[in-house]
This record gives sequence, structure tokens and C-alpha cells, in this order.
Amino acid sequence: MPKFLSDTSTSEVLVTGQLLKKIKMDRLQFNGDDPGAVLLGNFINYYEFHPPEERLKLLPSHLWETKGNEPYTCLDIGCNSGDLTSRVYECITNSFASGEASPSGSKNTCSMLGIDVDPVLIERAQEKNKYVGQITYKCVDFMDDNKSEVIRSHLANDDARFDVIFCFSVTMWIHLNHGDNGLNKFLREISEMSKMLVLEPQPWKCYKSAVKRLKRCNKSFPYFQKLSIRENVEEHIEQYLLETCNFHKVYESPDSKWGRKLMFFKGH
Ligand SMILES: C[S@@+](CC[C@H](N)C(=O)[O-])C[C@H]1O[C@@H](n2cnc3c(N)ncnc32)[C@H](O)[C@@H]1O
Repeated sequence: MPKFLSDTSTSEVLVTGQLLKKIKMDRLQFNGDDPGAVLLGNFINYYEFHPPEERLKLLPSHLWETKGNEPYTCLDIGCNSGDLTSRVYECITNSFASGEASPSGSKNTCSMLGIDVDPVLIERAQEKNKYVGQITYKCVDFMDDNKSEVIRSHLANDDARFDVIFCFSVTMWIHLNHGDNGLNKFLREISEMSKMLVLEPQPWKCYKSAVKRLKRCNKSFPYFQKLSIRENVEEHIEQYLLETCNFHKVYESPDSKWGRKLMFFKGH
């Protein structure tokens, strides 16, 4: 059974008590110093510095494939306060309406689940949600072994997979907090759960800046020193999805102004 903890004001939280404590401590210690020095990438004002438009520009409109009139189901892992999630939802539904994505045009609907490990960010996302009924936000640690039940409740049946899983700027945080094995496990799990994956992996230089910021606060990531996947992390992610997860790459965007690209993979 999943653990639903009720010591925060959000209604459903699937994050261990220990991790919740860590998130709260982090906020207390870093507030005032450097709000960017966070362990999990749970920046509180992320979209002031990274407006969703930069990523939206890179999203092609023709890759959202639908079957009949079934809702197109999406999972956004690490949705933060939902700003990018809701804009991606708009892009997908607009491309359905214009007929760019599927021949059946405007009949297709989209159902989106955004999850984040930080309950404060999820609360913000829920407050701002303009698409209640179409977009649902839940506080879930994707690395928690009990997550499947909560995430799967969004799908029509036990065997169903998401049409697409988005992982925008989240792989580095998984890697730094769960190591090489954690990153590989993450990639295996998302590929088992979805027909298509959209990843925006952080290149190695982002790891170095994240480590530097924590160091200034005398903190460190649990796995940084132990990582053997380093400079080649983006290539590793791609190779792992191709060779181990049996996915193939269908699209790669140009770099954004932060030097990150979007990679689209489909399962066989
Ligand atoms: C850098 S932000 C990216 C936000 C958003 N995806 C975007 O690109 O605009 C990374 C997000 O991943 C979340 N996160 C980190 N580890 C996570 C985990 N294990 N499960 C769910 N969310 C996680 C953080 O709380 C944070 O909101």
C-alpha cells in the first residue's frame, strides 16, 4: 500500500517522512542564502528564471499520436509548480484541434498527471491549475518503490501505458541523489510505463554548477563523488534507452539557450 502522509496541507503525498523532513530543512537552511542551492532541484521560483517559452519553442507539434478518440495520457515527472506542464498541455491540445497531430482532429482530448517530490510546489501547481479535470497534480517521489499504484491510477487499466512521459530537467537530480544505478533504474521504469519519452537531460556542466552551489552552504550530494557516468551523461542516457530499454530516437531539438536539448524516444 502506498504511504499517504498527512503532515502537509496537500491532500495526497507519496513521499517518505524522512524525505519530507529533508525538504523542509533544506528550505529553512538555504532560505535567505541561496534559494538555488537545493538538493532535489525543487527551486521555488524556477519559472522566473526559466520561462516555459524557451522549451515550448523546441516542441514539435506532429509527434503526439493518438488512437481513435481515447484521451491522450501524459505524465510529467518533476512538474515543479506546473507552469511548463500547463503550457505543454495547451500545445498538445492545440495541435489536436488544428489536426496537426492526428487526422481525427479536434475530437482528441488530453489527460495529464504532473508529479513532484516537493509538496509546496505541488500545492502551488494545484492552486494555479486552470485545467482542473484535465491536469492533475500529485506529490510523489518517483524513486519511491510504492509510486506505481498512485501513478497507474491515472491510466485506464493495469496494462495501459502513458502515451508520453516528460522528464524536463529532472535526470540530473535523480542521478545526484540516487547514483548511476538510480539513473538507470529511472530510465528502465519510465520506458516500461510509456510509449514515448521526452527527455531534457542536463549536461555535465550543470552538475558542476549544482555541486558548487551546495558546497557554498557546506552541503553535498550523496552520490556525486561515486558517479562513474560523468562528462558523457547525455550520451549514456541515449545509449541506455536505445540498447537496454529498446527505444528508438525519433526527434532531437536544437539546443535551448541553456545548452539543453529535447530528445524524443519511442518504444517498439
Ligand atoms: C529543475 S526542476 C525542473 C522543473 C520542470 N520539469 C521544468 O523543467 O520546468 C526539477 C524538478 O524535479 C523535481 N524532482 C526531483 N527529484 C524528484 C523525484 N524523485 N520525484 C519527483 N520529482 C522530483 C524537483 O522537485 C523539481 O521541481
